[in-house]
Amino acid sequence: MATESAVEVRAVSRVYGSGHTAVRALDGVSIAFPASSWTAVMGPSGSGKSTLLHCAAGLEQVTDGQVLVAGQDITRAGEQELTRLRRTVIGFVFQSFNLIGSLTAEQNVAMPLRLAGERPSRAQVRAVLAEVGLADRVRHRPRELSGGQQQRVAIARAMVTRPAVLFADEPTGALDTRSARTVLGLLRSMVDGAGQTIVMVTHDPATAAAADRVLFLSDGRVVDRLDAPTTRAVADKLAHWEGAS
Ligand SMILES: Nc1ncnc2c1ncn2[C@@H]1O[C@H](COP(=O)(O)OP(=O)(O)OP(=O)(O)O)[C@@H](O)[C@H]1O
Repeated sequence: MATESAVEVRAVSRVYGSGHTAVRALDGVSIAFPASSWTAVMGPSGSGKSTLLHCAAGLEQVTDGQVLVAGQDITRAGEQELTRLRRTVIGFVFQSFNLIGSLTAEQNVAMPLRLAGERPSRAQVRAVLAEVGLADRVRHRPRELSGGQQQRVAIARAMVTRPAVLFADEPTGALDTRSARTVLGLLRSMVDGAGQTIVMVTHDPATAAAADRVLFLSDGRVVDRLDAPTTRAVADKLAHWEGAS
């Protein structure tokens, strides 16, 4: 039986600006992200990684091509439908956390459900914070938490809606090795345990090696891929493509 793709990017191009200052950040990219898989996206600075993530997540419009999320063409979806998808099917974790400073950890985690019009119970929210190892920090505000703890709150916030697809931009970028390992373990359990799909941008070969496969971008195109990656193999490929760019 064919595995259904959680996200499919079809011949997507994204051009910024126009005329002689135009930048083709993505140049006809086609890739499918299978359900229950974890993909790392790598490549030199400016190769289009963030643009790909943003286009696949419906945060940015494509210039050409289609993006299907859970079978639905989001390039044709209206703003209302996109908002609904972002609150239900899609989750985000960014390096800068984007937590609301005046809210406690549990209030931050409850936010996506509240925005979707739900009234989550305290027990429901606390259970997710317990999953990320923060049962004893539910009432803390972001400034009272370490960087790693804040990142785990951000992950709990992304987990609370049980999104089919999680988009993560450098999710471990600001973390020490130990916190990074914890966060990668949480992401792995989302894929293996809950069947979620992760698309993650990273510059770090060890982080990419935690994924099921790695895509390499160069000049807005997918130029290579690595299945069952190891840190060493990722570092070698990266050196090759960074040298080539
Ligand atoms: N809003 C924008 N306006 C104009 N050009 C942009 C814009 N966003 C990105 N670009 C350009 O598009 C190209 C791809 O950018 P993108 O941020 O996707 O690269 P990246 O691979 O994520 O880079 P990095 O590793 O440095 O974060 C770059 O040349 C960048 O300058």
